Amino acid sequence: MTDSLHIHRLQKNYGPLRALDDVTFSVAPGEIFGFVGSNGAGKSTTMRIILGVLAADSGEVRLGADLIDLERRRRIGYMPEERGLYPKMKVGPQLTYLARLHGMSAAAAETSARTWTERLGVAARFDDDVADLSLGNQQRVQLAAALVHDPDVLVLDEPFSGLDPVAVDVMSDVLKDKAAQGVPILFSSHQLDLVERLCDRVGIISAGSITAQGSVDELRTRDGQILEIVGPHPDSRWADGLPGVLAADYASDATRLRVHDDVDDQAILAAALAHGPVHRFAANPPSLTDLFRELV
Ligand SMILES: Nc1ncnc2c1ncn2[C@@H]1O[C@H](COP(=O)(O)OP(=O)(O)OP(=O)(O)O)[C@@H](O)[C@H]1O
Repeated sequence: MTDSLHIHRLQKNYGPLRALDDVTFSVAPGEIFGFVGSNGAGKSTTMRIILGVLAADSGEVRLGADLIDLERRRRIGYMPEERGLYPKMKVGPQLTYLARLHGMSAAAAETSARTWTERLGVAARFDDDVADLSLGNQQRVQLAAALVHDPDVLVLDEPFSGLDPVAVDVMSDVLKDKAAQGVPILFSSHQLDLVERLCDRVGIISAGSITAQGSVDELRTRDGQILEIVGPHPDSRWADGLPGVLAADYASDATRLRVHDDVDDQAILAAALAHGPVHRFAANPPSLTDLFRELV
């Protein structure tokens, strides 16, 4: 069991550009936190500050009650955006070396390198140079490098990018296992379906500010629900002005209404029926992708 990772009021400017503006969130032990945002929103900058690769202008990173220091940072498994393997070094010896840098004994480091190459499906490449592997397999080795020293915290910058579906499944299982062991996990991704499936909580960052955070369900239901109705002709704009309707999108395949959580759905159904037969009437919370589009 490790401590919570706390990111508190981070501020970072690159010259005139405000890259991070008051970024605050926490990742509890055993929690998988998905960090999502457009290109250039500030995800990598935040992660680099957590790892100490970059200094914040102000704000703090804590593990439990303690400010994070070099010793605690050695216990983090980090996958940087700019992948950092030695291309001319063999896979197995490189992972063993990295584990040793984090303080493992020679025997434990080698055992761990073998375990993780096996788990991530690159054991057959143990004695090949990294440069001779396909990009996807290099990515798997990069993930092994983040995991090989049995870290207490995981900070992974787009760990799923470039992985084939089998590797995505393996990696998802690895993250769930690490979370079950009490490791707090922060990862960034543009694959929102994956984030929605895997994460306990999500933080959405836009232009350096966190615009929403919470469980996927909290985020999806925070601005009411979506009702999807198939039947009445869209041109009739039959739902305009009905009580509880916040917005209406009359598409050719269906009408989608954003409604208050406590809306009288039977009154909406009655209004639809007054304009003709209704073939489908369903309540769908917006997907994370819908939400992301709205917030970013
Ligand atoms: N070393 C730097 N010098 C100047 N500007 C930088 C530097 N690094 C990042 N930036 C800028 O800071 C902002 C945040 O970048 P960052 O890499 O943190 O975003 P990101 O959310 O990780 O994006 P992506 O999804 O594209 O990886 C961007 O506008 C970027 O151009």
